[in-house]
Amino acid sequence: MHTADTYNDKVVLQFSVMTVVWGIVGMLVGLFIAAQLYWPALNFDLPWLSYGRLRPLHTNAVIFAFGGSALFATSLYVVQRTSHVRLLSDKLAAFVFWGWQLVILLAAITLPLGLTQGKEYAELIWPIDVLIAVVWVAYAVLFFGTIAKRRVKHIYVANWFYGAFIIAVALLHIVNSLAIPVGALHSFPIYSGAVDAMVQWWYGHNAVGFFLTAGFLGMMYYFVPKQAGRPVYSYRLSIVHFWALIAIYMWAGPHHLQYTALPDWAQSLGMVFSLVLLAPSWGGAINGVMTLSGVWHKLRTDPILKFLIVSLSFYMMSTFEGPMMSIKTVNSLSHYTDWTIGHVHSGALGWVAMISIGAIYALLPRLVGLKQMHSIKLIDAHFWTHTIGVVFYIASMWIAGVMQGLMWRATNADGTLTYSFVESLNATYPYYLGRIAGGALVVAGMLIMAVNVIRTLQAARGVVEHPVLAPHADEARA
Ligand code: HEM
Ligand code: HEM
Ligand SMILES: [Cu+2]
Repeated sequence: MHTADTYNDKVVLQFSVMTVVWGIVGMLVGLFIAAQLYWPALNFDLPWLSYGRLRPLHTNAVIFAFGGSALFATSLYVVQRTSHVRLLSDKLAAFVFWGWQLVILLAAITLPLGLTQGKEYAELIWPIDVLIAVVWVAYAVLFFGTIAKRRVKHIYVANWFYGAFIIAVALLHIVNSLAIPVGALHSFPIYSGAVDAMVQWWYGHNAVGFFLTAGFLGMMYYFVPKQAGRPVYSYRLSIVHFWALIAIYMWAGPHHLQYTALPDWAQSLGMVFSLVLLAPSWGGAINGVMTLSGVWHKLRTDPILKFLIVSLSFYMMSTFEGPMMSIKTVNSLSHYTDWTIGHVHSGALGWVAMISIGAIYALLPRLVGLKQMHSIKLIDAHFWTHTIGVVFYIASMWIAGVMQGLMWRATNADGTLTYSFVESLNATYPYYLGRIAGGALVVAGMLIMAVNVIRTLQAARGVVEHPVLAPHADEARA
C-alpha cells in the first residue's frame, strides 16, 4: 500500500508510550517532593535535590511532558481520523516528537541545576524557550496543514479545541518569554513590576485554560463519543461553549493577583470573568457527560468510559471551585494555603490525568491492530487506585488549606495573632501524610498501566498500517 493511503500512527504510538513514561517520572517527582514536605531531610543536603529545584521539575514534567505527550498523541491521531488524510509530513512529525523529547531532557537537566527564569510554568531558560517555539511552530504547521488537506467539508469540533490550544499556547509562550539574553544561560524579562506580574499570570492562567483544558476538551470530543458509541450530545452547545470559553478565559488571569499591587479594577475584572467562566466550563462538561444518554449502563462494565466520565466530574468540580476561589473574600482565605494545591490537583489529577489515561487506553491497542488492551481488569484496578488516590490527595489539601487560612487570620481580643506560623505547620503534618498516601496510590496506578501497556505491545507486532478511510459521499469535499 502507498504510504499516503495509510495513517501515520508511528508518531502517535511514540507519544502514547511517552505519556506513560513521563507520567510515571513526573508523578514520582511529585511524590518525592510531597515526602520532602513531610521529611525535609530527604533533600540529603544536595542542592539539586532541594525542594525549590525539584518542584518546577515536577510541574514541568507533569504538565509539558506527560500532559503534552498525551495532547500530541491524541491530536495527531484525531486530526488524521477526522480529516480522512495522512499527516501533512512524516519528517515534520518525527521532528515534533524528537524536538519535544529534547525540550523535556533539557528541562530535566537545567531545572535541578538551578537554571531558571523564575516565572512559574515558564521557568526554562531562554535557549530552551527558543527551541520550544520552533517545535511548536512545526507542530502547528503539521496540524493545520493536515486540516487544510482534509477530505471532508467540515472541521470536526475536537479539532477546533486542539487548534485553539495550539494557537493560544504559541501566543502565550512567545509573549511571556520575551527577554533580553545576557549570555547563554541568563536573561532579563522585558517587563518589570506589576506589568511583569500581570503578563506572567495572563500566561499562567491561560496555560491552565488552553494547555490544561482546551486541548483536553478536544480529547473529550473525540474519545467520549467513540467509547460510548453515541454522537456528541449537542453540536450547538459545543460551538457556543467553544467561543465563550475562548473569549472569557483570556480575561480571568488577575484572579492570581488578588490583593497585590495590581490596580483594583483589574483584580475585580479577573474575579467577574472567573465567575462567568463557570458557564462555558460546565457547558462543555455537560455536553460530554450527556453524550452517555441512553447508554449509562456502559459505565458499569467499561473502565475506560469510567476514566473519561469521572474526569469530567472532576473538571466540573474544579471549574466550580475556581470561580469561588476567585471571589476576593474567599481568596483572602485560600491564597497561600494548600487549598490552592488541592484545587490544582483536582484539575490536574482528576481532569487532565484521568481523561489522558482513558484516551491512551482507548487508542493504544488500536494503533497496534488489537481490539483492546491486554487486560480490562487491570484498567479497572487502575481506575479505582487512581480515583481513591486523587480523593485522598485533594481531601487532605482542602482540610489543610482551610485550616491554615483560619489559623493565620485568627486573632486574640488584643489584636495579636492566636497562632504562630510554626503551629499552623505542625497542624498541617497529618494532612501531608494523607497526600503522600494518595500520591503513592496514583503512582501505583500508573505502574499498573505500564504493565498493561507492555503486555499489550508484546501481544502486537508494532504499528499496523491502517488504510485511510474514505469519507461518506455527502460529507466529502469536492
Ligand atoms: C502522584 C501524583 C502527584 C503528586 C504526589 C503531586 C505532588 C505535588 C506537590 C507536593 C506539589 C507542591 C505543593 C506545594 O508546593 O505546596 C505539587 C505542585 C503542583 N503539581 Fe503535582 N503532584 C502529582 C501529580 C500532578 C499532575 C498529574 C499534575 C498536572 C497534570 C500536577 C500539577 C501540579 C502543579 C501545576 C503544581 C503547582 C501548584 C501551584 O503552584 O499552585 N501534579 N504537586
Ligand atoms: C472556571 C475555571 C477556573 C477558575 C475560575 C480558576 C480559578 C483559580 C483561582 C482563583 C486560583 C487561585 C489563585 C491564587 O489564589 O493564587 C487558581 C489556581 C490554580 N488553578 Fe484554577 N481555576 C479554574 C479551573 C482550573 C482547572 C480546570 C485547572 C487544572 C486543570 C486549574 C489549575 C490551577 C492551577 C495550576 C492553579 C495554581 C496557580 C499557581 O499559583 O501556581 N484551574 N485557579
Ligand atoms: Cu487562573
